[in-house]
Amino acid sequence: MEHPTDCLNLRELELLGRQRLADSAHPSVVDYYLGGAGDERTLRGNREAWAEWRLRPRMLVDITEVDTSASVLGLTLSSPVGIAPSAMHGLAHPEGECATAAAAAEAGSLMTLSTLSTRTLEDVAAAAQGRWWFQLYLYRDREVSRALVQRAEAAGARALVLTVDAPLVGRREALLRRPLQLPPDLPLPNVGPRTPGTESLTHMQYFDSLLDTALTWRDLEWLQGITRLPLVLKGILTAEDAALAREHGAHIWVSNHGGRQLDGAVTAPEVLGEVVAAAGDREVYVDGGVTRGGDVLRALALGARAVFLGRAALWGLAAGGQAGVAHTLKLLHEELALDMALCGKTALDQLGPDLLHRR
Ligand SMILES: Cc1cc2nc3c(=O)[nH]c(=O)nc-3n(C[C@H](O)[C@H](O)[C@H](O)COP(=O)(O)O)c2cc1C
Ligand SMILES: CCCCC(=O)C(=O)O
Repeated sequence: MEHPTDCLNLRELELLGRQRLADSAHPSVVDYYLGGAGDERTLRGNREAWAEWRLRPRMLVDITEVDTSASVLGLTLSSPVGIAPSAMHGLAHPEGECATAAAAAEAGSLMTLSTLSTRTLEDVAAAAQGRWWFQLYLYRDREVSRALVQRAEAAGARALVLTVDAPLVGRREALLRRPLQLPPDLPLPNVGPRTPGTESLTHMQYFDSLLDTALTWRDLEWLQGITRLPLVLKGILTAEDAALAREHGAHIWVSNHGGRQLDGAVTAPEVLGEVVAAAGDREVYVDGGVTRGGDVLRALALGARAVFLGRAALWGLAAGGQAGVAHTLKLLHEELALDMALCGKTALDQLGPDLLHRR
């Protein structure tokens, strides 16, 4: 395979992306993208968990017109699939986050821009044409975070996604053995230059040192006080925390961070039901291990409003820049529409627990 559009599925795009990355980047970059924490039990669990649910298709339904369109915080998406925040897209492709955002915009999707971006948020905003959210890692230095949030709002972000599962970076053993090497000229405009005394830290240790380990529910008020953007909490895995998110007026993103944080954490399909039940009128999104349209179908049947792609988008980006990400989104869209039709479903509001059989 030479070109991303030759790939028939996301697995083939991953192989092409990995090959391109192995040719162009330091081997630690592939480790960084692929890896999980500890024994990688949760990482493996994410890949297997969706398949635990089998589908109960209904027959003799007119499926001539299948509508996959979804709405998240009032924005219409062509498919209920967005792009999860991931750090440093410039490692995968020279255009970095701008290529990802342009693909999302063109597909009628949605890009979540990581704090650890390699392009400025104004550049990404221009490429995203309004189809973007900003992911925040809250820094110890609140004034730096305040400035980022206010710039994101001014540049047209539609929501603020606060990542709550990474007060410390998980134990990613591949990177302990072979630390992540970044090209010396890789821009990290939201990180700024290294502060004196941190020269001996690896990049991951340095990012870790910037994050606020004292972040609690009480700080949400501060955040809500500096922006009018809706708040989404990314990394919720229990009904208890979903109820707290709801009390604090936040929306809920179910995630175990792609198995990169707490090894042994539950997987999203295992907990979506309890989270959705506790979420009330709050929107619920999900990520982790989504590689097929059927996974999207299952997530929506379990009550999520949309799914987000972490590594899958990165592999698409590495495989072919904007065209690679576009192909990733197109494949999932086509698979979802076909699976819906074969299940006798013509719109997303018809997807519910009656579609699922637990193995
Ligand atoms: C290389 C990489 C970098 C990531 N960087 C971030 C980040 O900067 N902020 C964040 O909230 N999540 C980050 N994540 C987690 C993703 O947003 C997402 O939760 C996870 O990748 C979903 O699992 P999946 O890769 O199986 O789709 C990162 C994930 C990967 C693989
Ligand atoms: C400080 C965390 C680094 C970015 C990240 O979220 C990841 O690599 O998963």
